[in-house]
Amino acid sequence: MSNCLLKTFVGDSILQLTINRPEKRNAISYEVMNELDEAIDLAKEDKDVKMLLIRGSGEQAFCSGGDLSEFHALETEKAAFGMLSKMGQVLYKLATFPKPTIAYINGTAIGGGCEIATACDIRIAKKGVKMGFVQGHQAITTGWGCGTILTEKLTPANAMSLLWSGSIILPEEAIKLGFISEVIEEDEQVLSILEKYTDKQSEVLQAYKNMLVRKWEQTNLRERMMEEIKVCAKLWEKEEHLLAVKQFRERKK
Ligand SMILES: CC[C@@H](C(=O)O)C(=O)SCCNC(=O)CCNC(=O)[C@H](O)C(C)(C)COP(=O)(O)OP(=O)(O)OC[C@H]1O[C@@H](n2cnc3c(N)ncnc32)[C@H](O)[C@@H]1OP(=O)(O)O
Repeated sequence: MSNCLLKTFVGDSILQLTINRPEKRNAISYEVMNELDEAIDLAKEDKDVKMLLIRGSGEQAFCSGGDLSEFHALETEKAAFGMLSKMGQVLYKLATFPKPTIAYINGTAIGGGCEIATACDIRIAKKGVKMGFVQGHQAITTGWGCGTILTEKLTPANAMSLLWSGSIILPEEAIKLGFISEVIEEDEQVLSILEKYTDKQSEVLQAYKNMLVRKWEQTNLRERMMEEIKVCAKLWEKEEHLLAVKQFRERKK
């Protein structure tokens, strides 16, 4: 059995999903996508799960985005769209998950790693971690549809600044931009922060989440994410992007 996504209960009612590929800085492979998809479905139905918490394994990374050692093989728009839309569906499911979702950014969050965090309701960062929507540096756009979600959650100017610049930022700046809610020094602090939510009844937590989800259904969030994904797929097959991926893969040779 694969252990690329660890599922553990922390506290009484929080299901923690840990992306467990530290040797690849917790990059997202097809296997992780499938496991995430399945875990989200199960957690939705599980009455014991009040809240989802997503983090990366180890100290170094939350998630380094798509697994370039796997996805470099996708060289056409059609092939790229297949992968991007698959993860886009998973992240739509995460964004509209009926219970609270928290990203604990315990290490570097790059590219698609920031997209996963964006799909969560609340982002908590460990002191000193680096975060960046670096896709523009690789001649693509956010390919899993979460640029759209970012514009729902941050002010348009702050969302555009992050997406256009591709800047790597630290938690202090991320708080100012509204991307991060809290910064902690020790992993253990996450639980005490989350207690102020988990001490409420599930019905209360879910009713508030439903307000957001209803708005996103009425404003066709899924379709808007798919439009975003199509744009990335078009850029994916271009020489500039294929070259950027090649450069990353060959940088240590
Ligand atoms: C594809 C979807 C798209 C989207 O739609 O959003 C994206 O996600 S685009 C962004 C893709 N991700 C990246 O470009 C990040 C690439 N990685 C890095 O920039 C750096 O690795 C890091 C995340 C900043 C960490 O740097 P550092 O701590 O110095 O570690 P190393 O660079 O030495 O990496 C260790 C090890 O991990 C492998 N690795 C890291 N990221 C990925 C990745 N995304 N895919 C595959 N493998 C990855 C890296 O190759 C190293 O392995 P070895 O060379 O075997 O040691």
